[in-house]
Amino acid sequence: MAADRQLQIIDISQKLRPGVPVWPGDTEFAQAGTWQMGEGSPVNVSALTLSTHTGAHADAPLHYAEGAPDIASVDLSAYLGECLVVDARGCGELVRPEHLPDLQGAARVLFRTYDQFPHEAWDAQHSAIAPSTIEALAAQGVVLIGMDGPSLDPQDSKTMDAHLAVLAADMRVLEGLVLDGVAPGRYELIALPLPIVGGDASPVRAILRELPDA
Ligand SMILES: Nc1ccccc1C(=O)C[C@H](N)C(=O)O
Ligand SMILES: [Zn+2]
Ligand SMILES: [Zn+2]
Repeated sequence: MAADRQLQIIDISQKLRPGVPVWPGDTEFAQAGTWQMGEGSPVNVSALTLSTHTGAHADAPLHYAEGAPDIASVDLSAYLGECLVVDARGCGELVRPEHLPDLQGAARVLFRTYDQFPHEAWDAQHSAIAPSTIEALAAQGVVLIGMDGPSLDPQDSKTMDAHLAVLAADMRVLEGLVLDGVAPGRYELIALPLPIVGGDASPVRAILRELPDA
């Protein structure tokens, strides 16, 4: 019986720290001490201020549809399981259906659009996903779409067509992933949102784990 070798874990999350790039005008990340050890307290405790869309995060349907489920209500199964990482670098402004490879039946698809993730600066020109691509994914049974960009839609979108295509297909969304150096292929995705009641999104600790040898 071969020893169970440790399956490689790839952390695809942004570090949450002051200055982490956020959507223009959105809440900046901040962390403040509430109690400090040595000042009459036996422990250190701090408080966080951050946008629900900070770093690697999961949008709730509530983000793009009034009255739709919040992030505490979504079923967790979409955020846990086999996924396909697709190299979508060089696709231009929109990842289109013609850019899709054979999905090999994957239920979760993550798009890499950056050569190098912009950890220190907001990228207003980030790639987005064409609504027709989302419709093509849904037609193939995809339940979750993820990407390294900060939004499925272009920054200047006022109609949020990609998010509305996700709503129509009831797909789940991950944005702000860090896919630098992740080879295209199949992995196990683990990226569970926090149960924030009323939340329009939640930061996630997103990881990929190599699949055991078939
Ligand atoms: N923080 C925001 C505030 C307003 C509008 C968009 C954002 C975004 O961060 C984009 C978002 N992640 C999205 O799901 O499109
Ligand atoms: Zn978002
Ligand atoms: Zn979004």
